[in-house]
Amino acid sequence: MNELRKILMSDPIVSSINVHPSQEPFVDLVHFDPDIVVDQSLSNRSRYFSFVRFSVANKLSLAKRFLPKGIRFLIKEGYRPLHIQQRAFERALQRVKENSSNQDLDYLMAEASKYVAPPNVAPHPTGGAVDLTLIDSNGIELDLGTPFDAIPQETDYATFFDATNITVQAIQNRQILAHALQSVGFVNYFTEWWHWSYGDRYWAVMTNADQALYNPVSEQELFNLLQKA
Ligand SMILES: C[C@@H](N)C(=O)N[C@H](C)C(=O)O
Ligand SMILES: [Zn+2]
Repeated sequence: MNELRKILMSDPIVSSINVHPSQEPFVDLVHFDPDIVVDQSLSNRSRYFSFVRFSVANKLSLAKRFLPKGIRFLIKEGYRPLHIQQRAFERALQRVKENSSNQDLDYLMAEASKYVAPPNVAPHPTGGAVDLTLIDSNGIELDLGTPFDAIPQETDYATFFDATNITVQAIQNRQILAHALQSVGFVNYFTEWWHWSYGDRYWAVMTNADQALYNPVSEQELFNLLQKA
């Protein structure tokens, strides 16, 4: 893993990034590359949950070449509609509010954004983000230190990419994941080992890009982009 810059999604530097919106099409990871496996467990969130921008899918295909033999990516979620992001963020905010003596709104927003991105900067609704883990040749998930989508505050922050309160094997597996994905230009959100993105505002901050490439799109807009492709 490259040196970690620890910037939260709620940091004003993320919302200050301009987007030069691309009309890049979306593709379905279910059909993109036979070596990339999609877990259907979050398919109830959107009929497009396994869709991402074309460049994201292409980068995943390139990244698989950096994995050890027999190890594959298991995709958990790509596109997420804005209304689901909104609801998830409200719940996360409510949870930290109930569990904190500090009721300052900036503090609560920062704590909530360790688990869910504020909707105005959220990567998943842009099609630039992907949540994923690793599986072996039998399709069994590798030990990455915590279950996928565990809440940081409920795991003693073991979800943080550079956590040390996990096994040596899990640390090594995180390095395998990071090596493959960073080699093709993805950036990680440091609070969640499974969250990687390209082209969104967070990616622009972390790579010092002048601007982000992808705006959030509604399911209808995503559908329209599929018709044009
Ligand atoms: C909720 C979690 N799976 C997630 O996706 N978090 C990131 C930060 C997000 O909301 O984009
Ligand atoms: Zn994510």
